[in-house]
Amino acid sequence: MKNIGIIGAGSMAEAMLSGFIQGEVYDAQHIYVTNKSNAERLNDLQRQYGVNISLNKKEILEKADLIFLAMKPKDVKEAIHSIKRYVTEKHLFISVLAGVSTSVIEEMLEKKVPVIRAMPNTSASIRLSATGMAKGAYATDEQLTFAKNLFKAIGTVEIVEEEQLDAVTGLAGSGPAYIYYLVEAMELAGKEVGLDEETARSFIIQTLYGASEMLKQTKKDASVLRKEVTSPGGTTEAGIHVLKTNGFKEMMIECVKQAQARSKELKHSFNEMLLKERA
Ligand SMILES: NC(=O)C1=CN([C@@H]2O[C@H](COP(=O)(O)OP(=O)(O)OC[C@H]3O[C@@H](n4cnc5c(N)ncnc54)[C@H](OP(=O)(O)O)[C@@H]3O)[C@@H](O)[C@H]2O)C=CC1
Ligand SMILES: O=C(O)[C@@H]1CCC=N1
Repeated sequence: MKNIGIIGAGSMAEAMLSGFIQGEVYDAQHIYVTNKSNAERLNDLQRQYGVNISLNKKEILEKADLIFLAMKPKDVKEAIHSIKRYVTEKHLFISVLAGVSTSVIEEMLEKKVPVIRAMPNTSASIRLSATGMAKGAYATDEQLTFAKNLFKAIGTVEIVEEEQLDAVTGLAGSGPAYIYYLVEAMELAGKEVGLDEETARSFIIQTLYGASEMLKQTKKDASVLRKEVTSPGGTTEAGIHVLKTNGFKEMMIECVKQAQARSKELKHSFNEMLLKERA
């Protein structure tokens, strides 16, 4: 694929284009970005990354053969309506939209277009995304392999059944935000136990990084690694007791389940919308 067209220029679009450029997967000159109407945002992206920008959807579809859909689910219908007349057999679509099925995108495009769904996260911007991926009815295995290799340049990729993408969204697509929320709490805790903000932040980041690498490098279960920290009757036991007696695990499980449920809700709302339109 010679040129990428990214439709939607928000947080996820920027994370991906940043990772593609950093990973030397695509030069900025081969990336074309558009959005709905925010010319200032496009100018900022061009200034920062050197990508091509345009509010002319026809131009984007003419220049690019690989098209990323990166708008919010609520805007997908209008976005696809604005491009479908320019879609040809040269185009491969990769959608990062939560909850919008490949079949919905194919129906909105009114063509048997190859569509692949990817569920990355914003760690793509430093090439550390965890991406789930599934192909639509008209995408080939070769196109899926191409898309997988593309996202492997900005992190890890797991090919899943499309039905599993709601779970992937709940766990990993939204996952960074759960960690950032934990860090917000630990930063407040650091302050309450008498550390200045910068010192607390430094300790928290290194502790998170170290724990992440311990999980990755030792391949030990989290429960085993936790027990290795927890001296009987010691400080860790005292802290973990608070988490256990206040339902921390149950809260995290419910957090992921609710995010998955919202993804399913989005999916069903689009399916119902299309059913009504067909009627
Ligand atoms: N943020 C994340 O961590 C992740 C997000 N995603 C998915 O990525 C998608 C984008 O999310 P995010 O980047 O956070 O959202 P943002 O709100 O940051 O960006 C949305 C972008 O879509 C553009 N847009 C809206 N309508 C249209 C249209 N009709 N034509 C072209 N562009 C349009 C907006 O343009 P304008 O500013 O002009 O309105 C804006 O640039 C969502 O579907 C989300 O589910 C997936 C994984 C992770
Ligand atoms: O919050 C959202 O809907 C998007 C999808 C996954 C992460 N952000």
